[in-house]
Amino acid sequence: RWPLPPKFGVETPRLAELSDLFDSGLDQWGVDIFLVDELACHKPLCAVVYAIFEKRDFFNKFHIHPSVLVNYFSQVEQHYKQENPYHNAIHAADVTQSTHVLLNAPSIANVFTELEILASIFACAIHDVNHPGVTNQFLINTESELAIMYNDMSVLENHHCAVAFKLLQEPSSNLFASLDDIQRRQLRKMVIDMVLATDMSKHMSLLADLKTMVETKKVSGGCLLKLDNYSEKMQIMQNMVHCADLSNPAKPLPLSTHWVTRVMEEFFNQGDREKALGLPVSPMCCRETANVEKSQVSFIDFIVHPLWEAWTELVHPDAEHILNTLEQNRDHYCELSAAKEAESVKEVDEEHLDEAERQQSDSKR
Ligand SMILES: CC1(C)CC(=O)N(CC(=O)N2CCC(N3N=C(c4ccc(OC(F)F)c(OC(F)F)c4)[C@H]4CC=CC[C@H]4C3=O)CC2)C(=O)C1
Ligand SMILES: [Mg+2]
Ligand SMILES: [Zn+2]
Repeated sequence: RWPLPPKFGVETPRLAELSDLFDSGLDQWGVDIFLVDELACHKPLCAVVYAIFEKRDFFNKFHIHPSVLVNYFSQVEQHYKQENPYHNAIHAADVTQSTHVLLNAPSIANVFTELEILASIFACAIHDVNHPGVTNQFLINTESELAIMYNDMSVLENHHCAVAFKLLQEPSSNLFASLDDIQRRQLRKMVIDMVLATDMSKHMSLLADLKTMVETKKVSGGCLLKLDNYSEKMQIMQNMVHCADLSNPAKPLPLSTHWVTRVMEEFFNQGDREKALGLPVSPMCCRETANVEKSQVSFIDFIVHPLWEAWTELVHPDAEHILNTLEQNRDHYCELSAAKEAESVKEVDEEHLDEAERQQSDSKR
């Protein structure tokens, strides 16, 4: 009925390079998502989602016309603010592709239904849509319209879901038109459960549940879980998407440092606004005093490593290389932080030396 859209849904003079990059890298942990952004003429989300749907044969499995997918994800991509240094469509493409790789782990093959896989990929693609580039705490502290709308509860994550499902109501974008009512309702619930779980305030409870599950898995003789009930399955899907959302430090170092630069710029912009508003500046948001390397080491030690350690155990041995990369990157930031520390101590010593010499020469006069 509709004409076929351009390949991957993007008009690009570099289609051959993009196609080659997907052939070699779509299933790889650490594909250069910034190169995808370049080759896809800054529509990385459309390109990545199209490529994954094709790879997983979702167009046929769920009777989705490629042009409907392109209509919908072009709208979603436009609703990611490209002025955000971090929470933009490249991050959404990155989290989506990362989850696509995690889903390929042999130890969780046949655990999820096709609908659950579709819901996971979709949830990642829309999980930060229309992000304003500030945290929930900022929206709450400034009594923003969004905080009022969502009563200070997972304000951003509720907004991302609402925007994504509102865009689905556009007739030319109705991605799930061919699903039956039960499937559509199940998918909607799964997507909401996963996106709301990307709120960092849920991190500790999510991780605690994952650790419990890993413990019981160990008891049941190491084979992966029978996972008969919804809540156990959803716990794994929520942790998988959360792992992907926290995967920057576990990617090859050049990608990781690129993400650190971007997230710190976004945090510093927020700190500038908090300062201008006379609000307390949030952790890691003050561009004058923040220690980027130290923050990265703490973020990895307190948050990212414990999560990836639990995930690696759950899907043992499929994620060993990811945990190794995370540990190598952590040591890199630690060395950088120590070198920076030594450098600043040296400067202080030199200042003391200069001061002492000045005083000495003064006393001679
Ligand atoms: C300051 C400490 C000593 C003590 C402490 O409490 N925390 C946690 C903390 O302060 N948090 C928790 C995470 C929040 N957060 N942070 C993100 C993020 C992403 C990429 C990052 O770098 C790189 F990988 F690109 C990164 O680096 C970090 F060092 F800034 C942070 C997002 C994660 C998911 C959703 C939205 C973003 C979100 O909610 C921010 C507040 C510490 O980290 C150490
Ligand atoms: Mg988010
Ligand atoms: Zn995110």
